Amino acid sequence: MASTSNLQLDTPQLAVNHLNFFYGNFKALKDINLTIPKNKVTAFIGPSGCGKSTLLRTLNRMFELYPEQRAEGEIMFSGENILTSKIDVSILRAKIGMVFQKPTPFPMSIYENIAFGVRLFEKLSKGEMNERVEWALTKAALWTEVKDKLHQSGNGLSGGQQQRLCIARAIAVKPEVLLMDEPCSALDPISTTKVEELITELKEDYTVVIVTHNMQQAARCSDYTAYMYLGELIEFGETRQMFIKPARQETEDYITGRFG
Ligand SMILES: Nc1ncnc2c1ncn2[C@@H]1O[C@H](COP(=O)(O)OP(=O)(O)OP(=O)(O)O)[C@@H](O)[C@H]1O
Repeated sequence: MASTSNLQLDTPQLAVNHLNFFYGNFKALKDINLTIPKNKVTAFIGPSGCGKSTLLRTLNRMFELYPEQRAEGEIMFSGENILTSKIDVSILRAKIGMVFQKPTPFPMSIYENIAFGVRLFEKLSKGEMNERVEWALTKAALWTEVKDKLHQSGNGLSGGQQQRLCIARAIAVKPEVLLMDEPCSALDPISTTKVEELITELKEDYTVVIVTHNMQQAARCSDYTAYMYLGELIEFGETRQMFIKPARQETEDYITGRFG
């Protein structure tokens, strides 16, 4: 395993212990052990089908919508194993928010896209809600572009703006962790740069976990990288270290494009 010296110093946010995941009889994750540090960006990389999205979706029990899918093991968050705790999943998903590959604004106004989720968890006055909407859109680097059209449909925004709206929506409920599944794959290079800059800024307040196919993106945005292959975690460590001198030959082959 690559040097984990800083990892040992960082505060853990999520600790994954002996995690196995099944789609019916198919075992998609095999004994995953990993500690995700707080206020850092952790990237999951690896060839298609290695289990990156499965691992990401397990971190907020997204799989629970599907009866044939199940997880075994432990994911410790705030002192509880979220796989077995009685915590309401909607509360869990407010604490561990998610941004999907394709921008998915709700079919409502820009303002309501943000306010809708906040109302489920908090009772704010009109003034407080206006402040929260502005705060979330500012954090997501979208405020100046939309402040004069808050009551227009979110679907009228460009793809890159829609993705930043989805990020604003996720952070408006003040989560602790933000999970992002290939958040730039549907975006052009300019929007990608904006979202990448945003990811780097967001880690001041949140723990960010990102799935990406783009090696440069993992190198640019993340502090830690997990390399997965066929449902196993092959290597996990500091991104800089992993990209300069990975501990495992398989990681090097993937990063340098000799494989995958
Ligand atoms: N709903 C499902 N039912 C059955 N098998 C699934 C399902 N979703 C994923 N799998 C399988 O689980 C494994 C891991 O898939 P997953 O989507 O997590 O990989 P990934 O690394 O995110 O891939 P990609 O980079 O292509 O998105 C794959 O073998 C995939 O075929």
